[in-house]
Amino acid sequence: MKSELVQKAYEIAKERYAAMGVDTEKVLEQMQDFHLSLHCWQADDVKGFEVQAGELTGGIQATGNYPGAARNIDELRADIVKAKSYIPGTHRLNLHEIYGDFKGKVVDRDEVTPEYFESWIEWAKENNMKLDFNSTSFSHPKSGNLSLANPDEGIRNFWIEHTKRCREISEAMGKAQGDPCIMNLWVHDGSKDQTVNKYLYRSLLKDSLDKIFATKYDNMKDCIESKVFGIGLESFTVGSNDFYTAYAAQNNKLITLDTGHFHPTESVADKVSAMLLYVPELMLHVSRPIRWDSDHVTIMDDPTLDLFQEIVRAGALDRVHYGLDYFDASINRIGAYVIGSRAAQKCMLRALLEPLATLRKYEAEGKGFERLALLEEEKAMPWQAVYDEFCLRNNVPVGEEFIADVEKYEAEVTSKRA
Ligand SMILES: C[C@H](O)[C@H](O)[C@@H](O)C(=O)CO
Ligand SMILES: [Mn+2]
Repeated sequence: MKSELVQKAYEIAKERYAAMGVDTEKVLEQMQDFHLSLHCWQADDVKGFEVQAGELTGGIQATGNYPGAARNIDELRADIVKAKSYIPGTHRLNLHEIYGDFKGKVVDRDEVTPEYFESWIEWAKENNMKLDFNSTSFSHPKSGNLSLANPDEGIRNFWIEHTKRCREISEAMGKAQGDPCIMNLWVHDGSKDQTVNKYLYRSLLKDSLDKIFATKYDNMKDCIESKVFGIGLESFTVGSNDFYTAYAAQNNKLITLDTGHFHPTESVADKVSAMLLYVPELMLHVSRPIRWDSDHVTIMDDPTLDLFQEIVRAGALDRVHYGLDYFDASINRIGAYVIGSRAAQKCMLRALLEPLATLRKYEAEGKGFERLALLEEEKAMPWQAVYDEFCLRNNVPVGEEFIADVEKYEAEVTSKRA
């Protein structure tokens, strides 16, 4: 797109927003400081690089068989570099433990050490990315239906050991990058059918978490992620929202809000202002649930916009970490990263462009009509011109230009993968 056209449209948008009391230059600065954590697992349908890798379990599914998934660490790294070249700003990479650089060695989950992530730390530095991390309790012979909440002490201890080691790896990453590594803990533990022993499973999970978190670290932050249900685990989830919210509040841990992990009519956005009064920070897993936790590619939809607006309205921009979490195997995977990341950025941009001072003035004066009218009008304001300018200033394609580029990479690279 012609840069003069983009700039012209931006100048007009800037004036329109200024008339509403919104400074678009300040917003563009804030956008530059808004870092997404790209989830490595979109590139290969959550397979990872374990030599002994099994099939995907744990109640999650990557559906579709679009060709071109990354088959090894080099391909995955190349795909991330490609995807990020279409996303304005600087971003982080969120790794799962199964994506270690195992160099052909069988390394079981209770044997993993920071050594297997050294090349990732180097690579991230070279590519101006910071790393976040996740323990991996699924896709393993000991996963079953219960890991950290398993009544079998041997299995429970295996997963406790794994998760402790993942915290050690996160600490090494955080130290090397001079910025805390955010480590997420999600376990699928649950039951397909009715259980009569919920209290036991939850007390075992609590006890496992206490053991895992006993070591204090300075360069990593722990977050815990709840879920409503998994496939094959429909009746009961040990790590429910109530369980983890209470645990995080009592133990000063971060909560991960995955937008696919709640009842379909439940507002995730509404949780932000409630939780931030009791927990230090939040991690997001921005996703798009269709009927269930289907992990469709994030788009600029109302739930995502509401979520980012609630963060901005709470003045909590720097108390939230912005991870993405979807894995669509039915479309071009690099395209999926770009669509989801740019959609999340557009939601954040629109949230930052809100004429909050005027809206709050109306609210304080009891002017309900005026508040609603302005909320409606802001939807049609020229935020797109501001996003285009953001792309232009960051030297990434403006508008739909990236589609042809992604197609080219597919033709030249990903389509050649068997
Ligand atoms: C692969 C991720 O860790 C996983 O998606 C988890 O975060 C989740 O959301 C499970 O439903
Ligand atoms: Mn998630």
